[in-house]
Amino acid sequence: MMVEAVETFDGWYSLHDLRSIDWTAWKYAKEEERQNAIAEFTELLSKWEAVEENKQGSHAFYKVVGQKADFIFMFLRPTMEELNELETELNKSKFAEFLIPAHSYVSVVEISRYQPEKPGEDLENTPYIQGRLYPTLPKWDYMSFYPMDRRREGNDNWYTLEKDVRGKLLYEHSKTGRKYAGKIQQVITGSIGFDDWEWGVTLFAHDVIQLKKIVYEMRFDEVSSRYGEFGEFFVGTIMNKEELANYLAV
Ligand code: VOV
Repeated sequence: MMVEAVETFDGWYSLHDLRSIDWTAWKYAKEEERQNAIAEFTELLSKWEAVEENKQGSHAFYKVVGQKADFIFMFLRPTMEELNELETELNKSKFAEFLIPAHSYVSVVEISRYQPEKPGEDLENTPYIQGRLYPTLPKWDYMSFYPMDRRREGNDNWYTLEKDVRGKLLYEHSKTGRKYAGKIQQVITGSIGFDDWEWGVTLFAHDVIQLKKIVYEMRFDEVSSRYGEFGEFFVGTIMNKEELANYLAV
């Protein structure tokens, strides 16, 4: 049996970078050293903001709740090289001397194309698809990130399903998703060949409870109940540049 893959539109490359703060080292550092670290890091944030304003990428910066990490950054850039440069620049900064790597995830913004293109249509270049492939990440109050796979076990094997069946299941999924319009913004990134799971799911919300509601409701969609496998979840609250010094005050 030959099963057809699906064509994907691929946008900006993505790095989720999670760090914990070495509070002991931070407390023992001299006040001047701490101030220098904050000033230099604030400059980095401003640099990333300029990239975002010029539509050359985007980023999200949240405080992680719980012990898995203290910060989560999500960076979007046109190339893998730029992601690598960006993380190296961060690693070389004074502030990074007080940061402990907690987790990272490499992927690329992805839209799968299950609907056949109408004759003469150039879907990839429509403003809607371009906006989703090269998004400015929302600065909403809450963010959740987790990786996932599609199951391949016995009778529950996503990769032996015909393309039209998969398309139908994802269409059902999108109907659940659309109920959350204005409440949840999702960015799906593909990581097959890049990282340990097949997709990264990044969700933004104004109201944190909506993160739980959408993930719970989707658990009952066949595409998740039968074909979804989930990794570790990270949830956070937005970090503003203005609040950084206060957050780091010891
Ligand atoms: C916020 C709501 C929302 C909406 C509207 C939405 C819609 C859609 C559409 C229309 C499509 C298909 C085309 C495309 O864009 O690729 C998808 C695709 C996908 N989704 Fe989705 N999704 C949402 C939200 C949403 C969530 C919360 C999750 C996590 C699932 C869960 O159980 O925790 C998810 C996962 C995915 C994945 C992994 C894919 C790629 C699957 C593949 O095999 O290719 N997604 N999704």
